[in-house]
Amino acid sequence: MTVSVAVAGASGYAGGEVLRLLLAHPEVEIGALTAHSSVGDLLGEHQPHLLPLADRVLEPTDPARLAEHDVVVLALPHGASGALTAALEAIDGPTPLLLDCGADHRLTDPAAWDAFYGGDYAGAWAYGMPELRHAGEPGPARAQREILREARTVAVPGCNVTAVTLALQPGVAAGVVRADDVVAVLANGYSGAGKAAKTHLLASEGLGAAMPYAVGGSHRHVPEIEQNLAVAGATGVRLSFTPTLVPMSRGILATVSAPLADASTSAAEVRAAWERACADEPFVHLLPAGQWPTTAAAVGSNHTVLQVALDERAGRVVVVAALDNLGKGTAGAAVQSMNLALGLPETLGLPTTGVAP
Ligand SMILES: NC(=O)C1=CN([C@@H]2O[C@H](COP(=O)(O)OP(=O)(O)OC[C@H]3O[C@@H](n4cnc5c(N)ncnc54)[C@H](OP(=O)(O)O)[C@@H]3O)[C@@H](O)[C@H]2O)C=CC1
Ligand SMILES: CC(=O)N[C@@H](CCC(=O)OP(=O)(O)O)C(=O)O
Repeated sequence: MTVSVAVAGASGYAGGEVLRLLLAHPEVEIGALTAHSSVGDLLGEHQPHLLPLADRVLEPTDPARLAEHDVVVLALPHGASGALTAALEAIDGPTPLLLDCGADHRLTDPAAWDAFYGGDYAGAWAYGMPELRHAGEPGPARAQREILREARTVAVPGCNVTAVTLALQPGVAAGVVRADDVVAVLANGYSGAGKAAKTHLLASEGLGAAMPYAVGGSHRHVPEIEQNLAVAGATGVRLSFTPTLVPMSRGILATVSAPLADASTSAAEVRAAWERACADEPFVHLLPAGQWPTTAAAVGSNHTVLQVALDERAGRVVVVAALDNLGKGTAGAAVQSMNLALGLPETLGLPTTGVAP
């Protein structure tokens, strides 16, 4: 099987990483590469690391052109994909498999969209986190990967959301932690903010400094994390979420804590819950006891690397998660979801090793 894949937003960071992964994917032929302000430029001017595609010309983001493909990956700013995908779906003929790396189709609650994004609500698509488990439904817990196998439209999760959800889900699903007092503090690389120039992201200000942002519960990923934890079986979710920019280009290190549901739970029982949840996951890796995740261990790979500990004095479980915001945090999740929706092996073409030092 060879599938043709178009990438919209090919000049951006997320689009560039999608292309890097697709170049190594054995079943993919890369089709149209589209952009916005850089239409007409060569891809090599914007993505110098993607040498095999350096001579490709960036095309306008035209729904009819995108519709010529088997798969379309959208890596556009928030709010840009809703109208575009509506136009794409209205075109006669089979609609391509659509994967949206932006936020437009992630939230199932229109009120949450209004509160944190605003503008037209585009509806919710199949959520592109194969590891998410639906605990709240009758019958055995269903993994999101089963839903993705049937999906034709996929909303790729936010990168911070992936780190916090994969960190805490094992404890929520096992009933080991309560989710009514979750605290997440993250160190974030600059590429998470995208390529568009932002004054607070000047190298002269960011190099050598750590800078918190979206403090006080205003970050757009709060409702998405709450949504995921509720799917995993949590009730009454309350989350304090604080990201911090640190001088690295890629990577997220999330430190997430939550109170023990039962104060008598031992450290061994806590660890056992995470071991069970991670055992069969190809891209969620629990380190041996005593080792701690670093962003360097995850950058370049599709892994989320975890460690869990019990803080007995505080009565809280502490989980540290590291991932590559552009890898498992975006492009890797898009390709993993694409594989499932196309009936391919879930792990096909996805890197399992990082880049170090
Ligand atoms: N960076 C990250 O770590 C993550 C990003 N995402 C999401 O992925 C999406 C892309 O992010 P990122 O790559 O970082 O952003 P960038 O700013 O790096 O890239 C944005 C891309 O979208 C194109 N574009 C801008 N406006 C329009 C428009 N109106 N119509 C069509 N194309 C447009 C740009 O083209 P041009 O350059 O020609 O103007 C560029 O190719 C966002 O929704 C982001 O939230 C999700 C998870 C993590
Ligand atoms: C450093 C930085 O600014 N990171 C971004 C990550 C964006 C992301 O994950 O994607 P979506 O915007 O598609 O949700 C942030 O925290 O908002």
